[in-house]
Amino acid sequence: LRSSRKLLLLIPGPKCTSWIYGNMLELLLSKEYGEHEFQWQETHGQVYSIKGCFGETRLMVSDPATVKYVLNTGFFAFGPAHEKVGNMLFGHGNVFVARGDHHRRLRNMMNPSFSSKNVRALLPILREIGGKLGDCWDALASPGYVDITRTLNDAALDAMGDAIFEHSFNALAGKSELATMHREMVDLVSSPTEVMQLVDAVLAFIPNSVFRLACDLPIPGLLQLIQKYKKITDALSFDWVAEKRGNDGSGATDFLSSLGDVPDEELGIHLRTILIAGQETMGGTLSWAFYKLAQMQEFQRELRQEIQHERLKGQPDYNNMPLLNALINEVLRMYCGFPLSERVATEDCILPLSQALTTTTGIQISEIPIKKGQCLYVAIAAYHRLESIWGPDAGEFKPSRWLEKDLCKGPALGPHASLLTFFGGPGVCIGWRFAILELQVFLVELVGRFSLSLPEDDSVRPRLATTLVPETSDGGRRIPMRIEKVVT
Ligand code: HEM
Repeated sequence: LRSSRKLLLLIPGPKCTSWIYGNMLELLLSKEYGEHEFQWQETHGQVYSIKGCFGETRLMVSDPATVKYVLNTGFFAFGPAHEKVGNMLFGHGNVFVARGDHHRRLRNMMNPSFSSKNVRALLPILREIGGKLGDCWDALASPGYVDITRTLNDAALDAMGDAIFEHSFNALAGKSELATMHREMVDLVSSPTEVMQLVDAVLAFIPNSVFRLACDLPIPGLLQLIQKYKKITDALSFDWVAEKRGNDGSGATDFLSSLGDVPDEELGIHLRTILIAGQETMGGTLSWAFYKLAQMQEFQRELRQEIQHERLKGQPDYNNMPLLNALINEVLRMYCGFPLSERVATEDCILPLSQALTTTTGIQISEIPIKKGQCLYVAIAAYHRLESIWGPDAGEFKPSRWLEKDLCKGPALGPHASLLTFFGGPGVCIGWRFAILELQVFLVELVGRFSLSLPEDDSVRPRLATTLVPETSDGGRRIPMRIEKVVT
């Protein structure tokens, strides 16, 4: 067991049926996210091995001690393929891909804009967007079934525009070229296919210089769309700077002034990173919250009563609404925007385990030495289904668990409710407070105004397309729902 590579081969895991794809198709392309993965975790435990493309051994990790180590030691980063795609999409120097001192410097600049005080100050803006979203639903409300996901993605974009960039995208009003491009681009980048898995595996071996040159070629399709998107967002960031310089924009919540040291030509990179990181995850999480409410009619009625009761007192005090927050926490637990996160070791290290693991040769080990370059997945969604942490009903969607006095939950790995949804450590989601406030505001606004129900033949399932997206049985990215105005 002296060689860590040999030891990895002895760590139990699911059977591999294809040398080319390893277990990647079952992990990433299953019709319903987790179909295989959650079963693997039940069979093999909190740390097990799977095969990547071309026979590579990877680790799946949901052991809290191991996860904590991966999040906090600084020995892990995105792998070369993710790094290339991140740089292609956002631009070089983005906070997602940055590491070490560069990452720390960027976060130190950006974090204050997302502090609890500054996010609270954005409440009136979020309420206004929530109101506009409600007006859109007014127009959609009908006895038939309509897709709600598009309006929620647009509202997420408008919320970020108005609150963070002080710029109206007007996506809800259907007037945003950016929203349309965003949709096209995200659809293209995140359409999961077998070929994409191979491209991902091969990408790691393409030198950065060659990849950079290729990205500038006028290749129709995705590359051209990304180039156009970059042009639009760069132009937007220049307008933004010019506008701010005209008024002395130095307010504490002003995201631009927090980037004071960043050269103007790099601002587009941060604008794109925040927009892309914040919109898809947010639109998806909102969609799942409304979907689950439409499924749980009784809970929906109770939540509406809580909202009406709170409104009698004036503006709702969102943190004092147990059903609202129980729903949000349960959605964040069961439908986390990024259900797994890939990391690669940047140096040789030893992974701690909270529970000893038995190798295929019957030897007990309490830690796993790994080599620089070893790939692993932080299995976020699977962690949220561990019975040892969340109790015997861990696999059930059950908001009421958050109302129990003795709620089962594990160590505080992430920033909110012991969940890993927003990741943790130095790379923790920058927008987590903003995300929770937006969920609270939009849910209160819309559940107060509309009742929601699903068709009898509802076939929506969670599917991985970079983020967790809803998909119907015909492959459509939508949630058909009946929206009816509530008579008060
Ligand atoms: C419910 C909604 C959201 C979820 C589930 C979510 C989840 C996450 C996760 C899991 C990560 C870490 C990804 C990784 O390193 O593998 C992350 C990072 C990030 N998120 Fe979020 N996010 C949400 C909303 C937002 C919003 C609203 C914003 C911006 C306003 C945002 C901005 C970012 C940024 C900039 C990072 C990169 C942080 C870094 O690497 O230092 N997110 N998010």
